[in-house]
Amino acid sequence: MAALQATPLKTLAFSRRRAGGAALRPRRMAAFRCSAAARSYNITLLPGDGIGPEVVAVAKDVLSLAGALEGKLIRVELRFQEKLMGGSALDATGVPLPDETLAAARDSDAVLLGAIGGYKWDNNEKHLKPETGLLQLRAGLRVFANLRPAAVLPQLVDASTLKKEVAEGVDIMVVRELTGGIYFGKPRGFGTNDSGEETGFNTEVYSASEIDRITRVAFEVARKRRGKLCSVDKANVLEASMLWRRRVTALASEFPDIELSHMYVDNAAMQLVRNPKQFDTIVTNNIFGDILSDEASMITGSIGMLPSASVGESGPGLFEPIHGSAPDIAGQDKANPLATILSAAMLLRYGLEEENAAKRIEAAVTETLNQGFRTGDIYSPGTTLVGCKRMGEEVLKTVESQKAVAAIN
Ligand SMILES: NC(=O)c1ccc[n+]([C@@H]2O[C@H](COP(=O)([O-])OP(=O)(O)OC[C@H]3O[C@@H](n4cnc5c(N)ncnc54)[C@H](O)[C@@H]3O)[C@@H](O)[C@H]2O)c1
Ligand SMILES: CC(C)[C@H](C(=O)O)[C@@H](O)C(=O)O
Ligand SMILES: [Mg+2]
Repeated sequence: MAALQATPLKTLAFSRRRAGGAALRPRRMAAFRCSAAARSYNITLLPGDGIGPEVVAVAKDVLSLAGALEGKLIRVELRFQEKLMGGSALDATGVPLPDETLAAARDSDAVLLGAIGGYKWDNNEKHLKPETGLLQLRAGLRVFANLRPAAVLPQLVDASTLKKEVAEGVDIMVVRELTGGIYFGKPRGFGTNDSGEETGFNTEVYSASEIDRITRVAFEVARKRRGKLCSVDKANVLEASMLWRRRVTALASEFPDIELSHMYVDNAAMQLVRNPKQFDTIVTNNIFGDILSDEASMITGSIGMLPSASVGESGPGLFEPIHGSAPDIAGQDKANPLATILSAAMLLRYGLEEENAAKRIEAAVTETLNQGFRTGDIYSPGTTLVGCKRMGEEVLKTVESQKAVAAIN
């Protein structure tokens, strides 16, 4: 059985094609159809820093195999090119997002990113931070809608820090606005106040159209799930949130079948650990989405399990685990690669519309967990502790096996 298919990866059931509207339309039907027997795509890999290269190497192998096994008659051929990004790009070229990397990403059918950042670059000036490169990449690809599914898998319910009865069955989709808000707002910088004291400042700013487009995506996502949308804001204090709430409320009339609610972000943070099952789809701004998705990840057992898909109105999507470069475990073969492997599945589904290959990966992850393999972050007594590479090998084996194929049929 394919437990992952009960997760948002399945229940989301939201593809750009099915969405139909202007939002999330693939760039050039994503595929370069070279023959009846093979659909061929160019994928840009951005391994990045820390555990990024470890998890991307594993996910790349899984992606290739899942594509190659597409069927007797049809094969999905994935061509990979690897580019520098983040701290590794800074060291090699002096900038966190080289022009060549952005151009390659823009020109491909989809982009798979590991993670960026690390102690070495923590004190760099803003424009020389790996994180700045990531924001430039998201803005450069115009991927304004970031889908972050957080579902508790039955196999991992013991890995959750919440009580079993609270965690069991949780299935949330956080729709995070990704290219606006305080991350990008101006003015920002450092200054001096009237007392001559140093200040640092950022601006939370949203335009009505930015709010409308992410809200429409979220309503569509909710429609393909359980029909409930909770908009999270801080409209009791922040003007940007007051506008956010007004626009979301106004758009609700276009989606009468969706049950819309609003919640302040501080309450949402509390409710997520009190009773996470009350949530279906959450839509929120850039910074609240960043924080709430990390919080939601822990309900599922580990941040090492959570994939994400970032998409825009056109152009390639960006697919990345929600975790960072985990410098504390980098280079030790301890990272959980499943978030990146599941991001690869999202890449196939939302980036390339290769649903079968996506399902094959998800089924293989489920099967590998059923077989009891666990990295340290999701380990519980009675299961088999493995490292990043071995976990990848086990997933590969199940991708190949009849079991995984059967599970998707
Ligand atoms: N999208 C990204 O590339 C991204 C996201 C978040 C943080 N970062 C950057 O990563 C660096 C480290 O940030 P942080 O420590 O706050 O967050 P982090 O997500 O890297 O790590 C937080 C904790 O989770 C653990 N963890 C994360 N991913 C894991 C995995 N796959 N398997 C097992 N354990 C995992 C880490 O070991 C650590 O204990 C910073 O430079 C930060 O800016 C990058
Ligand atoms: C590294 C950082 C810029 C990034 C963000 O805040 O978006 C990260 O935390 C994430 O969740 O992808
Ligand atoms: Mg984050």
